[in-house]
Amino acid sequence: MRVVIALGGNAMTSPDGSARPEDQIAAIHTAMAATADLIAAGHEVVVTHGNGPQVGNLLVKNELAAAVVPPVPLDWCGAQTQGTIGFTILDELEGALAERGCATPVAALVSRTRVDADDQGFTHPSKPIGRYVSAEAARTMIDHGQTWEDRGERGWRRLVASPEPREFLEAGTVRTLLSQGYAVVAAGGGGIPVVAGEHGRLHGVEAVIDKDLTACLLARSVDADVLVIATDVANAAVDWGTPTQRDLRSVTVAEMRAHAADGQFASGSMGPKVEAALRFVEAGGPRSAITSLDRIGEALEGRAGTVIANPSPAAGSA
Ligand SMILES: Nc1ncnc2c1ncn2[C@@H]1O[C@H](COP(=O)(O)OP(=O)(O)O)[C@@H](O)[C@H]1O
Ligand SMILES: NC(=O)OP(=O)(O)O
Repeated sequence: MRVVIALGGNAMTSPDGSARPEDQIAAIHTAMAATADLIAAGHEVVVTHGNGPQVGNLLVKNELAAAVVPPVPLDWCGAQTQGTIGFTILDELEGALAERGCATPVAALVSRTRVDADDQGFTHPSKPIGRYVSAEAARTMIDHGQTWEDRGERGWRRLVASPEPREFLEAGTVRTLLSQGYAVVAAGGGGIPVVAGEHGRLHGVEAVIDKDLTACLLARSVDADVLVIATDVANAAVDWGTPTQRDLRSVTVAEMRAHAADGQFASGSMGPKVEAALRFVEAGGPRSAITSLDRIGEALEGRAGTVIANPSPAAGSA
């Protein structure tokens, strides 16, 4: 099977979201063991990943150092996270494949995603990034013009612009690499956001795209058989966090759309995962799954996770 795996921030760093290098390496080590199992089993794999904690930390470093060295824009910070996370994935995935006696080569692509310049996401920040802080600390930053949101028991988190991904621009390169037998890392952090300017020339814009929504575009553009969204819970659930919580297993598009319309999936966390899983199947993709890292293999076969299957997948294309 051709599989696109989207690794969430939870699979990329420690639960406290602080993104220390040693925590990121340890988390990626675990995620790449699961990924290598799939590749060794003969699946064609494209890995994409989040960057919320990392890009938020880079932004803070830029702001704190602005008086000393020139700050770089948010799209540059996003590009830098693709580099550091991409090289760590290369190291860990190559190592895990070697342990399994698997010679599949791995490539990591700097990747761009086209967005619309007039997307309302630019005027209504919605993407949580970086560390969690107290309400008091958030209030100080709000007074300095930043947007922060109460994210519940973990604290407050900064919000930045997050336009809708329109086109994954490295799709042709990913397809070529897959056809040559590569496992590919692409569209990290949702892709570096770019808009078409004068004469169609592309340039970066300051935003962070939701990686689950871009993962859907990526999966469609490479005709994936399955889009797997890996996070820290085994299933999406209804009545999340209440005594009547119920894990969703095999669900239809209509059922999942109804649950989403009912407000069952929190924005900025489970909401975009469900939206991406739905969009992939609605566009003709055979199957999407939301699950935890340790269940990806079972989820591919529809035996674990929240699985949305297409009763009549489009032949040869998603
Ligand atoms: N309906 C729901 N079912 C399951 N998890 C939910 C639901 N609503 C919100 N969540 C939260 O979504 C989290 C996963 O989203 P997020 O933390 O953004 O993941 P990641 O960083 O892996 O992309 C879960 O840990 C859970 O706390
Ligand atoms: N870009 C993005 O969606 O990152 P996270 O998954 O880490 O929030």
